Amino acid sequence: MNQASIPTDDTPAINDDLCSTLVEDMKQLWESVSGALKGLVSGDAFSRWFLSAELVDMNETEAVLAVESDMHQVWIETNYMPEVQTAFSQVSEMPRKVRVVVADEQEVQMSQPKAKEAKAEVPVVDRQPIQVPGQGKGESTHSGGGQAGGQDVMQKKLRSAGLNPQFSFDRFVVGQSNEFAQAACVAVASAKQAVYNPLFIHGGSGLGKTHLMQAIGQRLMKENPSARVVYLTCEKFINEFIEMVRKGGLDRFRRKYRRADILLIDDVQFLAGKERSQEEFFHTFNELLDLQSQVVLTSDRPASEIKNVEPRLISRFECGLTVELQPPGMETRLAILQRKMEDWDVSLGDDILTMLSERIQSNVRRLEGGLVRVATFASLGTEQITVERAEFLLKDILREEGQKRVNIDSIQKAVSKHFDLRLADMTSRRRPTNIAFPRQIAMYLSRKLTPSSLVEIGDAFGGRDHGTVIYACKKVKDSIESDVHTRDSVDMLITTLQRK
Ligand SMILES: Nc1ncnc2c1ncn2[C@@H]1O[C@H](COP(=O)(O)OP(=O)(O)OP(=O)(O)O)[C@@H](O)[C@H]1O
Repeated sequence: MNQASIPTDDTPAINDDLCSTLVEDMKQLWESVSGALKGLVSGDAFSRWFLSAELVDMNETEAVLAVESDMHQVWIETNYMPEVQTAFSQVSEMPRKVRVVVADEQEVQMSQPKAKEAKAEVPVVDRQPIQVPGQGKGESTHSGGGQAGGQDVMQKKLRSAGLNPQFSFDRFVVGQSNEFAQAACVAVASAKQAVYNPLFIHGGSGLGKTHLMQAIGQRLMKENPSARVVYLTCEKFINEFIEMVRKGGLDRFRRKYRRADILLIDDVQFLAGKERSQEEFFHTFNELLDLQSQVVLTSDRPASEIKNVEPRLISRFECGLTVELQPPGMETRLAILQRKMEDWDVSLGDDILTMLSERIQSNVRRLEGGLVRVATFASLGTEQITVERAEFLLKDILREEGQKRVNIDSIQKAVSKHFDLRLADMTSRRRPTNIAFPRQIAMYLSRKLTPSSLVEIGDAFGGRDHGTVIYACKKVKDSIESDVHTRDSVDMLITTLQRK
């Protein structure tokens, strides 16, 4: 390809034409997608959640939908992604992953190539009462330039660097599952020069990898406004690299990434199988390390388990410090919920918080989604929110979580082991108290920790009717309140089951 003939940022007229064509294409595509979506969701849901949405960015692999508020973003992500995805695939032959972002954040990120002009046009954001952090991951390059004024200005700068202002260290709840990772991130953010290079953060989905990584960038930008902080997802890095190879502009690409003071790259497992991007990444990485610039990487698995990535790159990933994020324990989950309620200015009863943290264990993003859903329902004020109502609202989330972890089988095994009974006693008709009460505890736990219905639980306990299950649950609940031994046993069983 003849690079000299490729339009660059220095050819504004051509770029403007391309831009307006793209905007028009996106408008038309969104109209068609909206039409398809109307057939997939109720009219009420469409006008409440999608009427003001716009398609604001698009490439071969991804379409970006901008919505009016954090609440719209979380609600659509939690409830309507399959329908949105289906609507897109019904009207477009090219399968694209759909990403939902909040309009004001996207406005800034979209304008990256012309960041200076765009920044001037973006209004300072007025936050809504429920401020749920945006979850979009985008690209960013920021060189502070020392103009930080008030908090709004800093927020705007963070957003323009693709950093979510909510992803700060002080909003990150620390517990046993994440204290080492958090301490390493704080150390990297506070160091005068690169330490633990690279810092490699891994862990399952929704456990706070992006949050911690962005917190490093955020602290650095606040403490050193002239630091060049570059945050982006690995997917973006790859897409941009491919585009630059195709269109020309590799020099610009390299200047952008190889001159960073700190390069934060999210989800490096996406490099798997992308040989040319790995090569580029390898050289970017080496140059940054030579210049003693800090590199921070996240991945959903340990470096050694990333398949189809060159061994030399894997060994680079492992040559600094590796930290792991584990799913948070019960106490940390409760603390996270309490923290989020404060941040979003919402309030729910302790019984609901306990239910959420007992039953959503594997993923903090999902825990947040559950909280938002219940809090939104509560804020409508049409009905008193009870634990039963909340469980109903969260049925899909709870089912997924339940399937993942605790099931009736594992409860029966744990209870019989705890009380030194035979597993067969869980389903037998024998009634001595030393057998009947543990069996009732197992039914209570099945109700509490699994999404199974009363009938399903009754069936699993030797074909008992649902009235027997209700009676068992009530009896155990009363006993927990009045008898410390029962309370201890139940607590211990919950902890054991959730640890599995
Ligand atoms: N310890 C924590 N304290 C407060 N919020 C947390 C904590 N851990 C995770 N979160 C929140 O959970 C959500 C998901 O976190 P994040 O996006 O960082 O996850 P992730 O590990 O990068 O997930 P993925 O691999 O799916 O991208 C965010 O809103 C984040 O603020």
